[in-house]
Amino acid sequence: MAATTIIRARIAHTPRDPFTSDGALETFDDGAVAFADGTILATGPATEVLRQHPDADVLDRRDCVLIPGMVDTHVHYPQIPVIGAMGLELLEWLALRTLPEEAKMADLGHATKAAERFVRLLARNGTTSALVFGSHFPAAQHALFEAADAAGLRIASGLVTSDRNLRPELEVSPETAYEAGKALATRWHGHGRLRYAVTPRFSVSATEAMLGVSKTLLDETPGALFTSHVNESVGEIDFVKELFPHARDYVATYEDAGLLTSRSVLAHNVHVSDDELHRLADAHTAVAHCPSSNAFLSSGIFPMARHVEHGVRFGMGTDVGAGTGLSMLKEGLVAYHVQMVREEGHMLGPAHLLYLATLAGARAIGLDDETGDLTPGKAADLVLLKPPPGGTLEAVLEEAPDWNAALGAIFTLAREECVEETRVAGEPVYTSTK
Ligand SMILES: O=c1[nH]c(=O)c2nc[nH]c2[nH]1
Ligand SMILES: [Zn+2]
Repeated sequence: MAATTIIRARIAHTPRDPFTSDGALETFDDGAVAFADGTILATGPATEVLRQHPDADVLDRRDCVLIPGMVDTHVHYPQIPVIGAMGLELLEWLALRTLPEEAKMADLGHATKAAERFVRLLARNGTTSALVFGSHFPAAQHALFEAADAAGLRIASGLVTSDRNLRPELEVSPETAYEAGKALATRWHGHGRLRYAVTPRFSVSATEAMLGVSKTLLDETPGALFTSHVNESVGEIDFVKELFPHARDYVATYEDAGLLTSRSVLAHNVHVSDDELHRLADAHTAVAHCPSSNAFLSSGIFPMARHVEHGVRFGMGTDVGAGTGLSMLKEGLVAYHVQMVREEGHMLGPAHLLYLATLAGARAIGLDDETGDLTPGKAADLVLLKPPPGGTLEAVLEEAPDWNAALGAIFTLAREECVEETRVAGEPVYTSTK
């Protein structure tokens, strides 16, 4: 029998949805998670878990807060170098800063380094699962899958495809996109913890023919995801109207191609009509809410309450490089900020932020049977958070009267330097050397 490991720590997770149920947050001041063969056997008060598993190896991490591995539902692998490119709105930001950077991925040496760095940084930020917007270049996309496979993270990703309105070196014909995507999906979909995500960049850069081959590849790849962007900025939406004069709205450009499915994840959805929300809910399509990106590019404020009212599923995405970093903790804080300043914003608390950073994301990308909370039977995907000694977070946590205060402080102050260890299926994928 496989050896059982117990990690003893302060534990918080959200096995239920705080948007729809009370008591979603479950916490243990002196808690423990027991796991073997990568699967959680028990989560609860330390005394109980220790009694149930007397022969386990015990790691005493009572100096840490343990939460589930975090889930980033929208992040661009080639865009780490453009984080912080200020003063631009979406279409100019793409043209002036981001697409030239993405063109560099034609160089396989550059791409391999970027891929390795990207997955290392995800783990260092406590992200164990992600839906990753890939590269336009097949070899660079292959490099990402190789790096993710070696790192052990749960990654869904795919070749980004476009056949108009970008730059010539990032455009291919629908036939070429299909062939290259098919080869990558055949090689990587279902390999280890990897899945394929069919990824036309957005309707601005995809003809109906490109969306058509995307649908073919999605149908031919059972369990694959579909991802793209939607309703992000006013300028982008106007452009889509010109490009698809017969479409009812932006959502319809994907809908008409058969791409609104329960395996579809559309990023942003800031400027969305009620009619579009109804159709997204009916199709069980998920949205990746990317608050720091929406603020950074002046795109607008996500209508969270309307998504909740319409029953549209959403998780959070850092959307690096328009987003301001890979920390899902920081993304949670920005989600909170923007809802606070929106007139009809959704009031959020620490339980909502923890849910959005973990189980909501797992649900959005179809991984909630495996990860997102610490229920026995799920994988032991865990993050240990420890405030740097002598810092502000340590001071606040020392005085925190309850879990709401502690978690609120963690989302407000904790960043990658607080991640002590990240584990996927019980195995460390990042350990701090501090
Ligand atoms: O935030 C965004 N980042 C991108 O890279 C992108 N491409 C299309 N639309 C986009 N939006
Ligand atoms: Zn994006």
